[in-house]
Amino acid sequence: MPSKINLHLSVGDLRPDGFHDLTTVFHALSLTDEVTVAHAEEPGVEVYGEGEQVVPTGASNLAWRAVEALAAHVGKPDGPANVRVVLRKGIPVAGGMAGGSADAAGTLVALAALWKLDIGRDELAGLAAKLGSDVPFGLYGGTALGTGRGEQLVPVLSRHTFHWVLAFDQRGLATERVYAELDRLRETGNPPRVGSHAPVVEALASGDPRQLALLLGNDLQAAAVSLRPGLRRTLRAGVNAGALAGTVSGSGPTCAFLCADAESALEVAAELAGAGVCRTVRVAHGPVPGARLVGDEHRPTPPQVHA
Ligand SMILES: C[C@@](CO)(OP(=O)(O)O)[C@H](O)COP(=O)(O)OP(=O)(O)OC[C@H]1O[C@@H](n2ccc(N)nc2=O)[C@H](O)[C@@H]1O
Ligand SMILES: Nc1ncnc2c1ncn2[C@@H]1O[C@H](COP(=O)(O)OP(=O)(O)O)[C@@H](O)[C@H]1O
Repeated sequence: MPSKINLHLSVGDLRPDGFHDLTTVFHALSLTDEVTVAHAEEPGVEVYGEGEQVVPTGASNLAWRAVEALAAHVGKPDGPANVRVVLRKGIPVAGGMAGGSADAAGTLVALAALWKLDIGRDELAGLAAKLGSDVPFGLYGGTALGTGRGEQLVPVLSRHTFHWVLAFDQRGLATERVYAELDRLRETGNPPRVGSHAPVVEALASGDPRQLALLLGNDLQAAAVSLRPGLRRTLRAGVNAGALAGTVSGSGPTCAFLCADAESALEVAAELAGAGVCRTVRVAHGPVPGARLVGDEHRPTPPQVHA
């Protein structure tokens, strides 16, 4: 399953249900998690890779919540009792790149195949939205305009492959805390607000990374930087290393740098890795498709999904 960044994230008012109305442009990246689901005697979740020490393996794991949600939806109350989920994570945990959401989306797709369900992506998207605001996008991938709390999606035409460098921070940031920090900053001052999403959509259609670079914007950036002041240095370092522009990804603290092409992305990544401003550097491209089965024709069981 793919990760995501937000090319544009406009945060509106806090709603009575505790969520904020958003207008966002999601963009799926080639940095992925892999999910394997199988029938097993001992049910549960195993986690390997990025952040394996901090990801819960119990009932609060988003992939496990997806198993329970799909079982309840299709009237298989004992369904979870013999399912095992293995997550191989490449997406930073609590990094603002929707790794948990990707795992949930991948689990829905893989489990639908394991259980041979006749269920379309749109029906899965209804379940996905209950698991988290970002989970429906994990199913569709590509580039999409998200509204509501981020779960209402319309595809956006994107003509080009864009090349990115990602800077992972030492520790994650809890999404809820970053939204709360934005509310606090707005009560006491006037943090910057991004404008309309329309120019971003035009830049995506043109396919010109230089045009897109001028338009990247995220209302949560001020809040993430307020909680993690070192991100200012990281953002500066990426641009100094030759990126066209940098932005905090979603609620952070991962920073995403748009580069002119694949070669430039490798150069920026190498220089940024040497600058000592972050834990790990990765290159990725987008847009890529959403959660999909891989290799199932070669590997009859268990179904495997790239998130
Ligand atoms: C900020 C964004 C931007 O795409 O992504 P991340 O940076 O987390 O990846 C999303 O809005 C995160 O979506 P997701 O991580 O699925 O959040 P959820 O589980 O639905 O909600 C977690 C918490 O975030 C806050 N929240 C989330 C979505 C939203 N539209 N308004 C909010 O205020 C709420 O406090 C909520 O309790
Ligand atoms: N499968 C999962 N992968 C990662 N985190 C998970 C998962 N399931 C539950 N979580 C919890 O969700 C939190 C946020 O997850 P994640 O999706 O990685 O970040 P973000 O919301 O910043 O995009 C983590 O700190 C972790 O406690």
